[in-house]
Amino acid sequence: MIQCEGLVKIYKTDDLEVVALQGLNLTVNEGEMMAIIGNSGSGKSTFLNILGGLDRPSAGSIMVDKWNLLKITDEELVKYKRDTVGFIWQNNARNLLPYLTALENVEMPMMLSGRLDRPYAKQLLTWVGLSHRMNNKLTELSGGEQQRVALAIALSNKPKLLLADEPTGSVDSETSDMIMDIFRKMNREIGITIVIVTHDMELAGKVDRVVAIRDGLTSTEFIKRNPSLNEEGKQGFMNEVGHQLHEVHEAYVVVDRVGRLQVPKEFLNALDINDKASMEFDGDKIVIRTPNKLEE
Ligand SMILES: Nc1ncnc2c1ncn2[C@@H]1O[C@H](COP(=O)(O)OP(=O)(O)OP(=O)(O)O)[C@@H](O)[C@H]1O
Repeated sequence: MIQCEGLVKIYKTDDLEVVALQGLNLTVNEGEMMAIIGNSGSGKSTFLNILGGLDRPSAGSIMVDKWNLLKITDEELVKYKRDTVGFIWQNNARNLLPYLTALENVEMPMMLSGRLDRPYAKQLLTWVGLSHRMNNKLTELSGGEQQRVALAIALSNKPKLLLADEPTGSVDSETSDMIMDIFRKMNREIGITIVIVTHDMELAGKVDRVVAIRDGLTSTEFIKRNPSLNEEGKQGFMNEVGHQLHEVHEAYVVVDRVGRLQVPKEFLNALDINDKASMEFDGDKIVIRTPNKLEE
């Protein structure tokens, strides 16, 4: 569903350039549900905005479904956003119209794209557990209920790819669990591919694959050892971004096609490695150490 290679995004302001993505590689298969984690400023939202067609990449290659997002025209981008992706943000207020009912809110984007389907709008609200609140105005719904309306809206155009930026950031843990359950159900039942960006390690621990972005590059992947063992794993080791991830995940360092990988800064600092290191292959492992002193 997503093939991204060497993706670069540079933001240019008057006299400053910020390289938000510096050659990011990532493949997401159709029907996968995965999470992206990373420190603030690592490039997560930039990547999600590019995937959602809200921002354009600067270089590299990125295919989503049949679309090449580097070469896509403005007209095609409108079609891509309407047909292929659904988006859900932490702050859903900008998606919702407060004086319309939940049902009217879900029907609005359907009407705007000329494809009103009331039975489907009702089905979506039922899926997100709001069948009894369909005819309530948004102002009468709780924050968590509004977030579930936002989720129904994100699914209203039957997207192949659902993008979620901190979807549980402003809701309580019960609603957060409910949203994750809905994601999983949608993923299983309609096969929708889901990419979640989050700071929440507990939430990240509930998906089969977690990819960590560091300084605009994918650095580490966490793969659930036994995918049939869904969540409820015990809290475990500290991962390299300094948070807890469930111990049911195995951590792998990402190696790109030409053999590059990121060594965590703490490791480099501990060995006082700056711009060079010595590397040896001893038959079954690769050892990286402080540079050997050159003979005088
Ligand atoms: N519109 C913009 N103009 C200039 N720089 C930007 C812009 N948007 C993001 N950046 C910069 O790009 C880098 C990556 O930002 P991004 O928002 O993608 O990070 P993030 O991982 O999503 O962070 P957070 O978790 O805090 O949301 C940061 O250095 C940020 O300051």
